[in-house]
Amino acid sequence: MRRGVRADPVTLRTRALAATPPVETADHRPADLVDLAGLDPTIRFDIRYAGRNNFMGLKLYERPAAYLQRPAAEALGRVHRALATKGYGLLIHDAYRPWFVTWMFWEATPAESHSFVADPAKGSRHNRGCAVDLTLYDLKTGKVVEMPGRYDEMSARSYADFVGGTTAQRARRQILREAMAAEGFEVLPEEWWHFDYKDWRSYGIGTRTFTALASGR
Ligand SMILES: C[C@@H](N)C(=O)N[C@H](C)C(=O)O
Ligand SMILES: [Zn+2]
Repeated sequence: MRRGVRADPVTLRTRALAATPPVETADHRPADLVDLAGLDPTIRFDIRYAGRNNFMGLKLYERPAAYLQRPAAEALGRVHRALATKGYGLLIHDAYRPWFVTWMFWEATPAESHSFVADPAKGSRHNRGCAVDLTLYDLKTGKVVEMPGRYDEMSARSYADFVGGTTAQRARRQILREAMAAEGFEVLPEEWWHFDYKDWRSYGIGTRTFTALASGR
């Protein structure tokens, strides 16, 4: 969904970058973020937050990249290979997300839609490199499949158990959900496209930008 924030984007970003992530006391594994582009050449990407075609209407990432912690990335590769036997491939919209972007989402989203964005006071599982937003494409046609709702649509159509839509749309949503669950990814009840990897508690909230990740910082 393309919308656009009401706040001034430059001010919003400046405030987000100046904000402080929550302090965490638990011990975490060191981050080991893997670029998903290297996983399998047939995984496709449409990284919406690296352009303006997203619910904020803003370019939030410096480059169209997707990273996950290594065990989650390897599990996602297995999901993709399993789906190929059913005629589908994965198309990824988002994975690791720096914390300041979660702060911007929360600030710009009206309170009545806050169930569709993570509270920065807790951090998103995307910030931990353990959540992925994705859908399916048809291996024969190359086309992205229709699901019961659109990516980042803030409505009941996004609910993982929404009973509307067509039988074929619900069946494809179920194929995605089952393939992901088989490798340790749990669907978010509010969003059919969002999956949390089982070990997300083992990783801390990340603040690294995509520029820093590219240069190994
Ligand atoms: C904003 C949406 N794509 C998303 O990822 N929502 C969840 C709740 C999150 O922000 O972690
Ligand atoms: Zn998500």
